[in-house]
Amino acid sequence: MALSCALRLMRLHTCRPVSLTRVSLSTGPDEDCRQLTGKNTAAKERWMKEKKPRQGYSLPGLESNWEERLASVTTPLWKLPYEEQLKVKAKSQKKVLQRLASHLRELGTDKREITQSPNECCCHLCPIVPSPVIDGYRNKSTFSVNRGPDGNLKTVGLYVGTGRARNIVCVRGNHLKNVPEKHKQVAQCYEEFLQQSTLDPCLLYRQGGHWCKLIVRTNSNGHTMAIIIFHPQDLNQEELYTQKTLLKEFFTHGPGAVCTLTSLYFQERTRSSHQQSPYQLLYGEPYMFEEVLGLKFRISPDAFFQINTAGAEVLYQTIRTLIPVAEKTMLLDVCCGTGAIGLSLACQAFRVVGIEEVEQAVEDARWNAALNGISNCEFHSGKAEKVLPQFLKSQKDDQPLVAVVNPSRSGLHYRVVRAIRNCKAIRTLVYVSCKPEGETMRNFIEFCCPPDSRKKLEGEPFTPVSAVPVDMFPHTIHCELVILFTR
Ligand SMILES: C[S@@+](CC[C@H](N)C(=O)[O-])C[C@H]1O[C@@H](n2cnc3c(N)ncnc32)[C@H](O)[C@@H]1O
Repeated sequence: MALSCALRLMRLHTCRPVSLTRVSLSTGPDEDCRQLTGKNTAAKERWMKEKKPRQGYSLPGLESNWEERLASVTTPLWKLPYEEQLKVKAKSQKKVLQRLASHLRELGTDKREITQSPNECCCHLCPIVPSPVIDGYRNKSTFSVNRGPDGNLKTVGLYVGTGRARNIVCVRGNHLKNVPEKHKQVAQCYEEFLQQSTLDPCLLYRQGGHWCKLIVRTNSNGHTMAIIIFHPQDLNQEELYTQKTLLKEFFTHGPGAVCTLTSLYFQERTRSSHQQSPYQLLYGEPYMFEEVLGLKFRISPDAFFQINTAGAEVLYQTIRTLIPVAEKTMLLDVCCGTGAIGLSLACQAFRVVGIEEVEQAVEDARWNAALNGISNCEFHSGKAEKVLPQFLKSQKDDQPLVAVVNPSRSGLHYRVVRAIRNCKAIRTLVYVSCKPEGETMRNFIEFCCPPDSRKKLEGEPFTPVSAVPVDMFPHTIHCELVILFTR
């Protein structure tokens, strides 16, 4: 049915021009949207089976509709002028602070008159700080390989739909405003490589196939690192070697050479973490280098770095302005990545202690301290929930401490919250979050609630003092929120 429909449309298209609107009304990109965004999973699956176009047939208007859908999933604000985007984000950050105020009122910890009204925020909300770069700001993009809108199983792009609903379509990201041209070029070349490859893509690990994700990282000098994630399945070492050689050949002397990659990595992903599946350098420089606030940073392929480099400068400056300067202050940088926050604040602290679970990132952080001639920073590797309580136990109570925490979206482990809360020397806490809901909101509440011996939250509660939203992700709904708490 889908095929005959496609052929009918193709015939129409070749006889006389067909407007995209007409096509979308008759075959249904709009209808597709309605069906796929509905709650009926069975209907969605049926739709996927019936309407999935066969490989080689491309419906006029279909591609652009999928692109539109991808843009609305990944960059839902892309049609708004940037000023309007900022208003949307400022409003949503205000809601976060209103919600926190409401929780604090319920807990009876907020005694100030100002937060007695339901629309008041828990603290002063500063104007949102815009990103210095609005388009193509990402320094890292992750592309998947899966069935495209035209049925091509080796499409390199981003997902529309979900694995759970089994309605994934992989759409090329060439139109996405936040992705730089270089990343798009590498994705396009990788797709060309896959078309030539005799091996299948890996759509689901258990179903076999090999070619999986592509990660592209770039720096401000235009250096480009590509990381190919590959499932070996049951290939032997010789066969693996052949694939790595083909890949290297393609990107050094073949059509992929146009990407002028600075480095090419390959990961045989049998398990999820880097420790178990190391990144293998196929050629080029092992690290990326970046400069932020006049400091140089070495970045390993699997180390975190803020995805908007110019935005990171603004973020770190914001944190710097919130932190009281005192010569004797020791600064804790919890979830420090390559050490960027701690190193950028080292000049205003007596000592900086960073904690990070990714070993390579910790090595980078140590290296970065030396690279920048900074000698008052130390970095500890391990999970913060394990390392921080032990470290704080070893400290004297009269040493003033400032903690900056910048965890992943899932927030801080409760042991980290408890350790900070129960350490009397920590009077200032800066929480940096790109997802200040869910677990992060729970963290805020646990920092500010009255002492609770049942939860072992015994120290004096913190109070939010001021908050600054920093837009690091134009066109998306996300935003970093920096909150200063004191007690
Ligand atoms: C949002 S990034 C922030 C990195 C750094 N502050 C920066 O600005 O570049 C979060 C970091 O927390 C690390 N992380 C996640 N869970 C952790 C844990 N339980 N213990 C220590 N580090 C963790 C991640 O590896 C990542 O480097």
